[in-house]
Amino acid sequence: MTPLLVTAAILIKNQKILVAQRKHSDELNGKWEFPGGKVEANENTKECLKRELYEEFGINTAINDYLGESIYDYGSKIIHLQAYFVSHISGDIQVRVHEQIRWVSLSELEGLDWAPADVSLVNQLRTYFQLK
Ligand SMILES: Nc1nc2c([nH]c(=O)n2[C@H]2C[C@H](O)[C@@H](COP(=O)(O)OP(=O)(O)OP(=O)(O)O)O2)c(=O)[nH]1
Repeated sequence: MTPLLVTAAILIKNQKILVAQRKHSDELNGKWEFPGGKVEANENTKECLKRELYEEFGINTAINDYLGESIYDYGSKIIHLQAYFVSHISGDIQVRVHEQIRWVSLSELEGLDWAPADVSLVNQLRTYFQLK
């Protein structure tokens, strides 16, 4: 099975990180994720992330440094997540596709019911900020 390339945004404001809860009725129903989505054929990962953040929240962003990746086999699909730090440039956030969003501190990340592929990214983020 070819892994699906998916982008994930680490958007930090006032020392809080934007996290989003999925509402799709698949196996990830209700799980928390970093916003983003599948890379389409005509775009690179940074273009994908900008597009997804506009579609999901109506915001314009700048895609900055790469955090890291996570490859996870859900059985029905293999997800290859690539995460980038993102800055919010303009536009008020409108929650268009998620159940809800939250702004959480680094220490609150661990308490969320994450999509399994994201657990490694959460650990990488904590390591990046030397919480571990
Ligand atoms: N955007 C995003 N997707 C994630 C994360 N973690 C994770 O397992 N995924 C999975 C969920 C989806 O299967 C896929 C992203 O797909 P998508 O968000 O573009 O589209 P979708 O909801 O229609 O997904 P799907 O039902 O077609 O699988 O990656 C994450 O942190 N962010």
